[in-house]
Amino acid sequence: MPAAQGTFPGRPARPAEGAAGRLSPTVNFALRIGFYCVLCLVCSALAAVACLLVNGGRTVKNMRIIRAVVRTFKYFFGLRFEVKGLENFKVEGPAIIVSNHQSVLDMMGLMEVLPDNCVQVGKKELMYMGSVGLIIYLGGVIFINRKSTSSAKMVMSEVAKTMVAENVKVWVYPEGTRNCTGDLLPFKKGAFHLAIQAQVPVIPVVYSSFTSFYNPKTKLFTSGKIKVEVLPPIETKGLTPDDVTDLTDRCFSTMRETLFRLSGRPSQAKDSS
Ligand SMILES: CCCCCC/C=C\CCCCCCCCCC(=O)SCCNC(=O)CCNC(=O)[C@H](O)C(C)(C)COP(=O)(O)OP(=O)(O)OC[C@H]1O[C@@H](n2cnc3c(N)ncnc32)[C@H](O)[C@@H]1OP(=O)(O)O
Ligand SMILES: CCCCCCCC/C=C\CCCCCCCC(=O)OC[C@@H](O)COP(=O)(O)O
Repeated sequence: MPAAQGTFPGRPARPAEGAAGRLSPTVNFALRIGFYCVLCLVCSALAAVACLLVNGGRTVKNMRIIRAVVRTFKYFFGLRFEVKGLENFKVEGPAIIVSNHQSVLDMMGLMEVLPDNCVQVGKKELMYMGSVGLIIYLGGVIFINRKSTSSAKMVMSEVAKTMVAENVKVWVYPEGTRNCTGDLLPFKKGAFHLAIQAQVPVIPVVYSSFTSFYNPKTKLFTSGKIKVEVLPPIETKGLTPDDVTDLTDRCFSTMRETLFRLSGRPSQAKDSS
């Protein structure tokens, strides 16, 4: 059952609550994020055992188990997803999926739509998050060192070869970091180099802004609805490295327009605010 707005599920009143029995926003935020972390750590440990028993080691097949577990998380936080365009994932063979990245909560949105045979690109620091690192490793996530452009590029070039050979889709957050401002950061070009090197389509996925229900700066975290749209694939057959910038810009403006539309913000695609 979804958590009531502004309260923590099933917890008795404590002194930090005001006369009205409501938690202060800071305490409420900390409890809900803390609960999310504990949920992730505990479920990762259990799912890791299941992954090892069922699939025996690091493989993209484990993503099915991870997806099934993470899809239950939304009920604890009163989050609802409204998904459109899932048919756009049904392309023959591999593809690069690019999406906006707002928060650690994105993992719920990711798993809500994740197609089969799809791994994500993540920063290598994620490996050190205890059982969460282990489950991410077992799921086949590709780790890059963001402090070293040359090694990140080398890993991505390797991925361009293996994703075609193994028929795997790759999910990249082209902003390269979390950004919860309701807008997009400029895109890094790795995902688009990868798509052109492998000659596979780019499928943009856009999540509406979380700012109405989640804002770490103002300690806001209530229940809410997230609109998700999978956009039509953008073909890259015949494109060369010279086309990377154009492809990046095209994806960026399509996704920014979609983000504003889904978030009910007046279209200001040319405005950088
Ligand atoms: C069961 C319960 C479990 C519960 C918990 C778990 C829940 C779910 C588990 C599974 C989910 C796991 C998901 C993990 C998600 C993780 C999210 C992240 O970590 S996001 C952060 C990491 N990702 C990225 O950074 C990706 C985007 N970044 C890029 O693509 C970058 O371009 C780069 C990393 C490849 C390089 O970045 P940087 O060093 O900053 O350099 P740039 O300025 O971007 O590029 C420099 C020039 O190089 C050119 N370039 C880039 N890539 C290539 C390439 N492959 N080939 C050739 N050239 C390349 C680029 O164009 C630049 O040149 P310029 O002349 O300026 O154009
Ligand atoms: C023994 C060590 C224990 C460590 C405990 C850590 C507890 C964390 C537990 C659960 C958190 C769940 C997170 C799920 C995966 C989150 C992926 C994510 O969103 O990473 C952020 C990354 O994309 C961008 O990083 P930055 O915005 O650049 O930073």
